[in-house]
Amino acid sequence: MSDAYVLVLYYSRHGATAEMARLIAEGVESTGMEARLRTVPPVAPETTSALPPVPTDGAIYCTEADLKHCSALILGSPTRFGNMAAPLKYFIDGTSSLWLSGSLNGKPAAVFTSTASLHGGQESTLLSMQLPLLHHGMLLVGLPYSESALTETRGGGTPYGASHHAGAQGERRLDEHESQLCRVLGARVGNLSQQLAAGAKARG
Ligand SMILES: Cc1cc2nc3c(=O)[nH]c(=O)nc-3n(C[C@H](O)[C@H](O)[C@H](O)COP(=O)(O)O)c2cc1C
Repeated sequence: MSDAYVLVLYYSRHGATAEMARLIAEGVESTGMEARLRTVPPVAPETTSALPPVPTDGAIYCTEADLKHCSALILGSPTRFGNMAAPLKYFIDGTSSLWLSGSLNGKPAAVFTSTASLHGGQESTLLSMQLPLLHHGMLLVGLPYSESALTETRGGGTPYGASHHAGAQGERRLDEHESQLCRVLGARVGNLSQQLAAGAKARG
């Protein structure tokens, strides 16, 4: 039995990005890989009270070990002013030791986001999340136009990663195309992770 897993790491305030993470995890697991869902705590300008070490619901907080030992990483954030949310950036800014050790170098990675407005910065947020992953030496995985959902979508979905148009009040649920592209992204990362592992094993 393999202990290999794909880490699906996200921040979500109102649940849309969390829902994408669950669909992406389904896609990963459709390939036979384990998907581990993890989140990061919010950040505050001033700490007034300690957070519980485990969130009251949803995914548990990501540890450095979760990140260090993953076979691949899929990173998700709501769009905040066309960029990733501060809690995720704060977590990533704490990964210098993994950068120094090269722990993520050569591992597949992909990104996803949710926005309130249709043209409110999905692509820029996805690209902003890819930058630190490239610094870590990760191998970026996107979505190909052979997926018909990419051209048929009336909501989210980009070649840079999965995305969702949630609406001004978060009223818009993930539609069929957006959901399909989440699952495909997870499956592409799951398959590539296994192919890389098989290649490494064959080379001894
Ligand atoms: C501070 C802040 C900035 C935001 N900036 C944008 C933005 O630039 N473009 C956009 O479309 N939505 C923006 N939003 C809306 C969120 O991206 C959107 O509601 C998202 O679906 C929330 O995801 P969640 O349900 O996972 O928290 C912003 C929200 C907040 C709180």
